[in-house]
Amino acid sequence: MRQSTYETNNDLQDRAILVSLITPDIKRSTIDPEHSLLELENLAETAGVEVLSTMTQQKEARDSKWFIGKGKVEELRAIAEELGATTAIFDQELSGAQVRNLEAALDLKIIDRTQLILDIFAQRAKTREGIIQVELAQLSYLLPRLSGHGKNLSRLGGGIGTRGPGESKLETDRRHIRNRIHDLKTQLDEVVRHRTLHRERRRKSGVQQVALVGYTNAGKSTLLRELTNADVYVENQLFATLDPTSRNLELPSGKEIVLTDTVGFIQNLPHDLIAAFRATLEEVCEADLVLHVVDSSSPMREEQRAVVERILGELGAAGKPQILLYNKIDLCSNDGTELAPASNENTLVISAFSADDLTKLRQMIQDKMTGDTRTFIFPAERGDLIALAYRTGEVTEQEVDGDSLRVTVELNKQDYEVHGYKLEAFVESR
Ligand SMILES: Nc1nc2c(ncn2[C@@H]2O[C@H](COP(=O)(O)OP(=O)(O)OP(=O)(O)O)[C@@H](O)[C@H]2O)c(=O)[nH]1
Ligand SMILES: [Mg+2]
Repeated sequence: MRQSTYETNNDLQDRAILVSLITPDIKRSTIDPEHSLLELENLAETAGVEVLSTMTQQKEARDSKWFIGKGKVEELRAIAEELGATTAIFDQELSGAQVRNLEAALDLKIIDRTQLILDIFAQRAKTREGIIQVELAQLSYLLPRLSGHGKNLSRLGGGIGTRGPGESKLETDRRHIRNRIHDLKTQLDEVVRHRTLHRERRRKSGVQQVALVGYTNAGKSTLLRELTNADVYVENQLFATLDPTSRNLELPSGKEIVLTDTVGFIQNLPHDLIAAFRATLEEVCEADLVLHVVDSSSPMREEQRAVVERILGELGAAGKPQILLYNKIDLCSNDGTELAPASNENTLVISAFSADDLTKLRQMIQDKMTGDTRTFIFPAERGDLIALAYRTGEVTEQEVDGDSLRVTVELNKQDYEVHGYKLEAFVESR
């Protein structure tokens, strides 16, 4: 109910100043702090916040009490008063004590990047699974920050940071929250069990799985829609998709595979969120092939690619066969500076809106999924080699041809390397 009030009543819209602290260790992390702040602005707007101004401070280290320097707190207060801000949003994660100190000193609502992302997820979650996962992440974030937390939690009104677990729930003690977390985990286990069963059934049916992954807003859902005519939500905003959506995709050979769209990644994705969304993200680990979608037109393109690679690694999906898709190439200028690397055997430069590019993509998926095939012709007496041929991959055809036997195998590359040389003489010449 609050959500709709929030959307229609301007009084409740957060008017925010964005704050970023740049310390040497923050500078060394994957994403350039300036890009990160632009992204924070984008996140804030996605959450429905009006951004009034941004502010950065270069400093040797974080201040344990205020996060930013005391002088900067004063400056922030003056700007907030002048502009009529209601909220300050920090690009880095704050401790519970820092939030309380800043709130008391500034009389502003204090939100950090993690809370903002959690809030967007809470706005987006629609399915039971999504809702459970988001609440779990929010409570896990909250629990260690709870002691003495007064104002922030009991605050009436709407806007970011107040959505999700209702206030009555938040005002109860830690034990209550721990019980709730336990409850949610049990519910989630049930969802995970269903999902696993469903996936096993799909796998038993022999249908191969392909997963679309990538930074948020890279164009994953657009590709799912364009490739399969799926009716999915596509929006020029961050985290448009939360729940995995799967559709059948027909390859040029006529073979059908299942293509799955997944939640987008972002730098500093809150740890609690990754933990909570593990069930959803496991779709990626189960896939036979991963399509990593990159927004070629983003100034953060390579940083975003690195963030996604790292998260894939954390999920245990780094070694999967992968196609790197430099999408939105139509938005890149031709002066060369913005151009993505050229296509090669694992990389395709595309626009999701180009029919030709989609044809190339379907072909590349097919090539990656099927691998090479070989047809062997064995004389009847070479039963030993026929058995060996069966060990080089999956036999797709077998027929008797006079005195000989023709065997067609979809090769498993490693196995072929082991046995291939003995069989080479029997490969059908074309
Ligand atoms: N010009 C252009 N725009 C694109 C292309 N692909 C996607 N877009 C646009 O990019 C925006 C984001 O697309 P989505 O498909 O929602 O992106 P996503 O990766 O699913 O994003 P999340 O679900 O938020 O993680 C939309 O406005 C799309 O229309 C492309 O090849 N060219
Ligand atoms: Mg999407």
